[in-house]
Amino acid sequence: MQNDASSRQSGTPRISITVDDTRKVRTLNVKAAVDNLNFYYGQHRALKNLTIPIADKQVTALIGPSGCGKSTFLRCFNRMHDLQPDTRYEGSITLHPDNLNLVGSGVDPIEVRMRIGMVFQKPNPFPKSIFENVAYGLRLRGVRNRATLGEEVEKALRGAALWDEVKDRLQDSALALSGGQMQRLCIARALATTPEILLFDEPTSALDPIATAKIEELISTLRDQVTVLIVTHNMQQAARVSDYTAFMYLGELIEFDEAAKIFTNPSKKATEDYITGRYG
Ligand SMILES: Nc1ncnc2c1ncn2[C@@H]1O[C@H](COP(=O)(O)OP(=O)(O)OP(=O)(O)O)[C@@H](O)[C@H]1O
Repeated sequence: MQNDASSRQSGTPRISITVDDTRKVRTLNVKAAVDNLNFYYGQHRALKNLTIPIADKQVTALIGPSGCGKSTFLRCFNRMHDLQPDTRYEGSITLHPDNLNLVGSGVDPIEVRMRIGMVFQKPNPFPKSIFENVAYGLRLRGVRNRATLGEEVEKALRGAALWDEVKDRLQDSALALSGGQMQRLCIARALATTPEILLFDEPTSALDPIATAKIEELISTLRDQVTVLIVTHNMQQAARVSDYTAFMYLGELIEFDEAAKIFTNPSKKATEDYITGRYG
């Protein structure tokens, strides 16, 4: 990969990536530019000089063997690591168009979490009603008007492809939903506050194949409204849902490219070995 000059005409920089000389240069609209990112748990350097453009309103998948740093990388975007003592970021993740360095020392992690949503491996709805789960973030932001809350909750539930299944029981406990429905509720909860980036950390690993297919379909449609970053161990899933894929190994970025290229003709042998199941 080679990052060329970026222009700031529209506020969102465009970066050209060239993978090899035989291929056309493609231009990405960059939502977040990761530049020389290092991350330390105490003395342990878990991420090493990562430089990756995260394309606006596209799905980027992070793949690589266990322990390579995928979750650590994802958690930098919403400053989850700040909850753990003795951790440290170096480098930058610049959020566009307003050039905010998400890992900058002067940046409030709470503000970052307002702008970058996250969906975890295991669905974790609050022990509240379906409605209140989705309304939660809106209330935190000061939305009090009942009609507005109702409209926004419906919009988020529709956006998460859950509305038709729950519209007649919005006051029921979220804990009574199936695992797949709970996960879509968590996606609705994240969408309600219109995040700029939505992070998914192995969102289907606790789900059955039917629920998994629904979430994958949903992630594919989400790119119309939000930039998506997903960690997955499932190569078929990464190939199905992502536009761009980054392969990591031992905290380093080995290869980044369009998903179609990574899964059909990767440039690095290590990538090929991993996606064909030869290790990991
Ligand atoms: N909370 C933590 N404290 C200290 N070290 C950690 C912590 N979380 C992860 N690590 C270490 O950082 C490295 C990267 O771990 P990480 O969980 O990011 O990898 P991963 O690629 O997401 O793995 P997996 O696919 O198994 O979830 C590993 O060496 C791991 O032991």
